[in-house]
Amino acid sequence: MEVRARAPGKIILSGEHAVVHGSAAVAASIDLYTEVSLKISTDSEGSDGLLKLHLKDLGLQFSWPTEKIKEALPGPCIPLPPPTCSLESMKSLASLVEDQNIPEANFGLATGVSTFLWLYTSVHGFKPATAVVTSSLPLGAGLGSSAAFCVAVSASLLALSDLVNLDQNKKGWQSFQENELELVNKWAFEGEKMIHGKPSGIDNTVSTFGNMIMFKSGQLTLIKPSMPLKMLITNTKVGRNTKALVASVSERTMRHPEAMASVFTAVDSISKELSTIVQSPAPDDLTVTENEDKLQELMEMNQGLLQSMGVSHTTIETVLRTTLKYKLASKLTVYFSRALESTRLKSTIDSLTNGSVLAGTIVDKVIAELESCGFQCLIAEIGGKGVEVSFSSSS
Ligand SMILES: Nc1ncnc2c1ncn2[C@@H]1O[C@H](COP(=O)(O)OP(=O)(O)OP(=O)(O)O)[C@@H](O)[C@H]1O
Ligand SMILES: C[C@@](O)(CCO)CC(=O)[O-]
Ligand SMILES: [Mg+2]
Repeated sequence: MEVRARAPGKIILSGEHAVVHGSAAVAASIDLYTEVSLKISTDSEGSDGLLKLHLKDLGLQFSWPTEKIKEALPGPCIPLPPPTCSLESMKSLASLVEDQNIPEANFGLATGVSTFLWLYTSVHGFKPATAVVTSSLPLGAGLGSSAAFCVAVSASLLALSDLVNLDQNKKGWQSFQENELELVNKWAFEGEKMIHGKPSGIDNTVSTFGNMIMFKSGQLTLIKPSMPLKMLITNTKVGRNTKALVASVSERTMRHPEAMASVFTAVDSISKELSTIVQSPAPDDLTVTENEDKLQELMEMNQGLLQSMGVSHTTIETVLRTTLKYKLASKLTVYFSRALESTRLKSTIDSLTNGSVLAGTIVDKVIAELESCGFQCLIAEIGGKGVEVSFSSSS
């Protein structure tokens, strides 16, 4: 039996970084996915005794004799509740990954590969298997690639375990039950901890459950936007590392605990107000405009607070200047530009619209201009489904 699992990336509309410190944040899934296909070798098939990981888009293949992994790790654990990877196991995994000689340009991948090894062995012990990963999400671009990776890996592992109860004969994509989604989410969170250091859990939660959510101290509240939303995302291609940024905010918080507490409280209020506005009925154009103006102001305030946290970047100014030149675009776009500006750099959401307003020439012009600056633009639907799996009987 072979399973495919796909998990979406995310955008954060408000509250990134502050959410790690207990503030509310608002996030939504986007229709860009990471997909993992997993096949575990059975005894009857005979096997080469290897655990293989193929990162297809990156053209990288890794394999480990399962006996070697067994020697390095302290034995299979009982996979409930999901275990946290100890420092000692992290070191052992790092040396297993180091042996694979990951090219220097892909150095950041080492943590992702270690995370795969940890999640795999924690659920399935030392059985030989092959996992193939593909993704349409740019890595390290603020779109939750690490969470989508952890969620898709966890979902594929659990789908082939007896910890969940899925219909393996069903054709096409299927969802998990609510309690099973919670389990996938807990496993993915353990993975995110290995990649992010101290994650809030918002990225894996939105990737698991999909939709738009408000997230605060580990608790999720579903948000139902009163209008369909579509985003233009600009990737400025400036490299960043979420783990380092999260750590830098924590350091600043230790230096200035009271001032930072006020910043986090302000972000909390912004996220709550934003979630109310996004859900409030907008029966006519005037109300839509008023709501958009308020959202824009909230985004500006959020951006100011992100600067106070020390997480902003000059490339985003170029994106803002460009979108501001287009009146319609700037009105609709600025606040969402700021949303991702907050994640600090690369992914900037430039438009929020009910689907049609920005379609056509203005969007085309903005995209052309942004791309002429060397940025990459993607249009994404937001608030779609979370993780899903699909079975196929392998030959
Ligand atoms: N498809 C993938 N295959 C292997 N590793 C991956 C994959 N996607 C993400 N990762 C791991 O996640 C790391 C990127 O995570 P990081 O949290 O820095 O960025 P992000 O998740 O894209 O952005 P953010 O967390 O700000 O939304 C990569 O360096 C790699 O270790
Ligand atoms: C920056 C951050 O708020 C979101 C990363 O996408 C970190 C986290 O919540 O774990
Ligand atoms: Mg991440």
